[in-house]
Amino acid sequence: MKAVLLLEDGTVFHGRGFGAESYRCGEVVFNTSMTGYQEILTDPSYNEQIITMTYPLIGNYGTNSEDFESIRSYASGFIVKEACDYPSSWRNEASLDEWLKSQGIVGLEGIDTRKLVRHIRDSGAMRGIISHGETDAGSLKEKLSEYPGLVGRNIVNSISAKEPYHWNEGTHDIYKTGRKLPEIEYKVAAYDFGIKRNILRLLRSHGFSVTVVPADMPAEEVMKMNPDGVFLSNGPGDPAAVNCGIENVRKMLGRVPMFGICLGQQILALALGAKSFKLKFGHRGANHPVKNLETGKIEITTQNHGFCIDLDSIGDKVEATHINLNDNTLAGIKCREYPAFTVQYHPEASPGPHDSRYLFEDFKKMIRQFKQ
Ligand SMILES: NC(=O)CC[C@H](N)C(=O)O
Repeated sequence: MKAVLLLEDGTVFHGRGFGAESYRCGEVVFNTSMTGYQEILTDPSYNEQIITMTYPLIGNYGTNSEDFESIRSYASGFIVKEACDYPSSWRNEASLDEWLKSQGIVGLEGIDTRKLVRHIRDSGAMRGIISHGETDAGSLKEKLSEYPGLVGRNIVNSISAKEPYHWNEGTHDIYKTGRKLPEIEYKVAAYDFGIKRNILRLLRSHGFSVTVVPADMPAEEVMKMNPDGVFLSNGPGDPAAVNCGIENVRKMLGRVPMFGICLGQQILALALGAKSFKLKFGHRGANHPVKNLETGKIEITTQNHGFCIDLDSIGDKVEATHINLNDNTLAGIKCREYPAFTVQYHPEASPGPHDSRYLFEDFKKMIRQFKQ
């Protein structure tokens, strides 16, 4: 059946529909990963975003019930050049098309994805509507005009855990070797702003006992749990709109070691008085180079963000520890006065390289030092 993508500037892409027969509005973004589509689709940071994959063939190893980064997909749509109908993998349980249907996500294939990506790169990120079934431009335009976009809106609280819960799984053991989890060394409370499961798996696999807490849990309640460290998660939307998260982090500065990823970095920096801004078209993929300014080493990283912290707005409260080599934006910071550090990229990968996993060890070292 026909499907269409209509952008807010009036550009239209006609193609074939797959996945759910429906329509949804969102911000149109692109991801340069060659694989890992199921993890990307279930990363809650893509809430209200229509994801375009730059790699031309997607779906070739199917989907399964293990590679979920959260309970379900929060994406608004999925666009590929060609969706593979005959997946081949011993782990495959459902084709991409079947899986998208089960998740209620609209797919669009057979469009010139290079043209779309170049358009977004030139003109900047924009709102769009993806529709599988109805393709009448007039009615889609009207629906899109009602969509407010991401800026200034908190879209974290609606997808965060409602109650605290305990997490006790380590990283994937896909060959079922019965690998043992390490002994618990420290207890962390992990704020769920839209947390990816591989962060939880890696925390547990590094010897942390993990309690996930709702995005709006007051700082005092978290401190009462007496954690050895607090983790600030990734998450969707405009960081400047996550007011209670920013407020809570401000209250915990200096009282407990903190480590944050992506939205977690933005929230920490905002709590310190910095300013965030929207990138022209964001960074999304599993092949983005970052320089560690402390060691001089280059890490190939997974990224997924549309906002960034303005380095000049932080003053001397923090030190820049990492820099993005594609556009020299801020990729990591460390507080000078408090035990807290964050990165703008994704050391948990899933999908992506493992170059930056040392940051989970660094979190442990920071806690150890704080206790001495
Ligand atoms: N992955 C994330 O945590 C994304 C953070 C934020 N929503 C951004 O787009 O910049």
